[in-house]
Amino acid sequence: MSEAKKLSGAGLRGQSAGETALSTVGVSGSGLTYRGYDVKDLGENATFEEVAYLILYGELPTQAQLDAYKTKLKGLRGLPQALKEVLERIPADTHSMDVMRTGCSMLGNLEAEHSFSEQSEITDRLLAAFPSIICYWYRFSHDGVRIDTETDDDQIGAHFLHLLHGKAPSALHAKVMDVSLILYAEHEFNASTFTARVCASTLSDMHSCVTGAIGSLRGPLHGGANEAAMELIQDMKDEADARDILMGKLERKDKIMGFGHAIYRDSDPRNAIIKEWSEKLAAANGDDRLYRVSVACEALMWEQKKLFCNADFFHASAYHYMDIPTKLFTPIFVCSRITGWAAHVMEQRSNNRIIRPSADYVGVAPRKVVPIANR
Ligand SMILES: CC(=O)SCCNC(=O)CCNC(=O)[C@H](O)C(C)(C)COP(=O)(O)OP(=O)(O)OC[C@H]1O[C@@H](n2cnc3c(N)ncnc32)[C@H](O)[C@@H]1OP(=O)(O)O
Ligand SMILES: O=C([O-])CC(=O)C(=O)O
Repeated sequence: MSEAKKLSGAGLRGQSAGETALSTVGVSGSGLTYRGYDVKDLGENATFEEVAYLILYGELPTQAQLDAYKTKLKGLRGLPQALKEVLERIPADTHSMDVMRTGCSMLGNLEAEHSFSEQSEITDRLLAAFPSIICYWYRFSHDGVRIDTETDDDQIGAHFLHLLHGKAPSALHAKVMDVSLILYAEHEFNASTFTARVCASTLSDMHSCVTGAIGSLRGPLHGGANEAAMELIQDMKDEADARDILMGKLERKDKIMGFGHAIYRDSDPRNAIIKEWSEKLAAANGDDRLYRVSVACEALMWEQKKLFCNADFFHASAYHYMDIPTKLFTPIFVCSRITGWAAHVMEQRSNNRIIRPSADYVGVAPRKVVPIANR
């Protein structure tokens, strides 16, 4: 891979804000490693549950450890009645990341972390419960159905699709969801993870750290970009239309969601992987329009701006091909990234100093308060 992008300027770009043993971004292998393993290798040779175990517990599991972990997570899919009642009160037109934020926070009220010795239990619970939270709300608010969140699906990705569609997914859809969850699991000091670490550095609880991280992921410059990318491509008729729409946006200097990255310079290694799966889904669907217009966007953005697709862009078409409503795209990111966030919270706690940078003051010079009658 090419040398790292020149990192400097605003946004703390290029400044080290701490140490991590969890992942590298833009440094080695295809460009992204989790605990030393290349994400490409993991995407081809592991499942999301193995990757979650790796990120949270430090090593890939043995078969016996994996079986036990999956059984444990399966047993944590049910939601307390009080949480279901809260979810039932959230309107259908609410932003789905607000539902995730409330769901996480409410679970923190019902199943609080009383001591850091509970951090792994709390994390496994969140990992198992997030698909249930978002699908319970979605199915109740949109279809008027109170779903049973305890499916027998072996894997989290298949479980999510099962809850959403009311039936077990095809093998292809289960596989793509699994790979997608692997790709989104961990990414060093990105904005949402840094949010979680700042919160953790005050010795706050896990639910507060994760709730804050969900808020940061919600924005379109971060996780919200997969939904924004879908909105961009959904009405593009063909490749020529895609080019016209994008050229217009570039002329107006609009940001094109799903392109560019704060760290990677000429490619995001997750893109090639999800792009390949999107192509397979398009073929299986018998309608490749979204895939083709996405490829046209990718070519034009490189040609015009030397900007490349990040992890989010081809996720839009891939998720759409699996009949996932656009408003659930970013919550899926949460269902995966809980692993990275929680591991970073644990890492911060294990070697903590409160994160408190300084600011360069650019305001007015020192002055005296004028009595209110004279202002
Ligand atoms: C999973 C993830 O969170 S991946 C990121 C998801 N976010 C998006 O897809 C949103 C669109 N992309 C962006 O807004 C940006 O590329 C970010 C936020 C990801 C990174 O921001 P930065 O590190 O500031 O970008 P970078 O330094 O590479 O920008 C260089 C130039 O390219 C422009 N640029 C970067 N990305 C884009 C884009 N997607 N569309 C148009 N122009 C862009 C910038 O405006 C900047 O131009 P300028 O020098 O005239 O101001
Ligand atoms: O690293 C970043 O800035 C954003 C990103 O790709 C991620 O969090 O997956």
